Amino acid sequence: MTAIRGLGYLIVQSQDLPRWRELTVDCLAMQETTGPVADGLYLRMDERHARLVVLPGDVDRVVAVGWEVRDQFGLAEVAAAVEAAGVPFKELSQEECDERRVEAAIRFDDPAGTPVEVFFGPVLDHSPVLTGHGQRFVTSEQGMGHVVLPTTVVEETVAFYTEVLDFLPRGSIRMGAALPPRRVRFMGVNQRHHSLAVCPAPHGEAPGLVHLMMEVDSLDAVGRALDKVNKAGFSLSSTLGRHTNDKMVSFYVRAPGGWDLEYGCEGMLVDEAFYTAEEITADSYWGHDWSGSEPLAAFLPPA
Ligand SMILES: Cc1ccc(O)c(O)c1CC[C@@H]1C(=O)CC[C@]2(C)C(=O)CC[C@@H]12
Ligand SMILES: [Fe+2]
Repeated sequence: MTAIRGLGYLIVQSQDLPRWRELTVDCLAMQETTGPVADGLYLRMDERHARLVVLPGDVDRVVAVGWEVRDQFGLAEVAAAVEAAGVPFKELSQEECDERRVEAAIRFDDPAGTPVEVFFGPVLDHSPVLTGHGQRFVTSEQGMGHVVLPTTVVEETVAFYTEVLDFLPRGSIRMGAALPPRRVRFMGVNQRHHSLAVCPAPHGEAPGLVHLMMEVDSLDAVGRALDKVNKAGFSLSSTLGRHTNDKMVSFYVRAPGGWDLEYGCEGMLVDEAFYTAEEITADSYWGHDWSGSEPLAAFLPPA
């Protein structure tokens, strides 16, 4: 098994913190907490200090995709593999680790240029988790959720995650009818069907994200979030639907910065003893109408 156990945190920056707060706290019912950057938005889902952090910045982009390993030995293992692959990495300073509330972490760029961090030892917050719809976020052994990353170099990016970081292939879907086929490739590190997917994108522009998926434990919480997102005037990128691969019922809403938050429930658990990687030929059994989606920033040509 891979040393990486799950998606730990995501740090992004944005020009529009008030709108981010409205989306994540008021609509998606995440818990706001405080952190080292006074006007940063720190969002709690469980006993971690903050799973999603939105920092003020002049461009909207990803700051760090944080992957969690078991312990210091897991971190050393990943650092050695990254180094052996010829990818330069840095150890985070004590101050940076304190900001993230982790014991230790390293940082490097993946082949797509996405800033990646690998860490261990999250410092827990044992105060009650107060979510806005009384829902529980499905995290723990399955990690925070999943991210979909755009890349102009699909083969290199997939090879890096599967061969250097030991992510497990968890199937694919073809995009359009192009030959040779262009595929979105899903990868997992735990029982969550995918913690990562990489999506071919033409330009490699900021924000460097396609979407972040977070899972809750009830369909009613998904429905309530959907009502609030619509009422608050956020752009729905995709209607509610059920995916064919991870069986999740979800919708996608556009966040400030031109990428999406996927909000769902009922994701399946993969049993590695029996799983084989499959190519799906439809993204959903029903729903997931993308026709109203505004263009993803990651797919647009440079300004
Ligand atoms: C197919 C699929 C299964 C499970 C997921 O969690 C998931 O996000 C997806 C991807 C959905 C969708 C796609 O397949 C084609 C390319 C799309 C439209 C994008 O550009 C973003 C989402 C992608
Ligand atoms: Fe997704």
